Amino acid sequence: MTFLDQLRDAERKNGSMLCVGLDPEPSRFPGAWKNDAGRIHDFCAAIAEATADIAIAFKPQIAYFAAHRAEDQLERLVNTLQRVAPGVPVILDAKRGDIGSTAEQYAREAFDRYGADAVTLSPFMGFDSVEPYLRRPGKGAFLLCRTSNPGGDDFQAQRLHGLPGQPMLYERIAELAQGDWNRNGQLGLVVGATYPAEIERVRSLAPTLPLLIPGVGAQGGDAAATVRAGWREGGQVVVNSSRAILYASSGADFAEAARTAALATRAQLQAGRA
Ligand SMILES: O=C(O)c1cc(=O)[nH]c(=O)n1[C@@H]1O[C@H](COP(=O)(O)O)[C@@H](O)[C@H]1O
Repeated sequence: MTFLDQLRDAERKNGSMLCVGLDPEPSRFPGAWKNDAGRIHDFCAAIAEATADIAIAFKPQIAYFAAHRAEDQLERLVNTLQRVAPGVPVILDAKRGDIGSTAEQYAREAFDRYGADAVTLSPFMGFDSVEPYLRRPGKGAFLLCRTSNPGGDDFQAQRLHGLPGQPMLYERIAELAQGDWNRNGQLGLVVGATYPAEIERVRSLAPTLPLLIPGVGAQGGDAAATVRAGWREGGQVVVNSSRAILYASSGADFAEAARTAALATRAQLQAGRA
């Protein structure tokens, strides 16, 4: 089963476009787990158990593990996710991008070591830096396109004067990902929920690609507006929220509170389809 099949099935089964972002920060853990980096796996596992039937995907952010020398916990976590949420794909947020030979190693890391179903990539270094990931049948790769941060303007909103129509950089990335670069139908795009007009533009240039959309919750993006801008029949959206779900409560009820927050976000997202 390919990553895209998994996404479609998870959307149908869980009635959801919500991706639960796993950005574990020990200083925000509840009770006796606070500041205990040895509990990163357990914290994320509790969140996953509480949201397994509400999520279209889980997105662990690798820096939150590597910063605490907790890569072994990330390996265990992906196994746990597969057990507690079978069929819900795992997107490893690694934002990799390097020359082909190094990209092969990053692909091994994401898909063989961690067992992820998809990965986030920076397309800055061009097609040969993306291609090694596409040699993995069925795996997905989301290219950064129009990111959620204000500094995204610095490059992504600049016009490419040498190309017909002088597209902005993010428009060109969307065109390539929908077209020439998408050799085996494995690509998707990352677009920030903080820029609904750009989501709409990306959707018009890339009508069938899955869009990974972070920026609802802690970054203030509007969930329903995001879905209205990006979701189409045959064009999925995977809307990520991390901190607003993970840290909905800092008490013993953190998993329950995460579930409540995830349910509310899922409902707001579904409202955008009405
Ligand atoms: O690729 C990403 O996931 C990503 C792209 C982007 O443009 N903006 C963005 O916030 N992200 C990630 O999405 C998550 C957002 O977290 P919250 O703001 O807590 O919901 C973080 O893990 C970010 O690294």
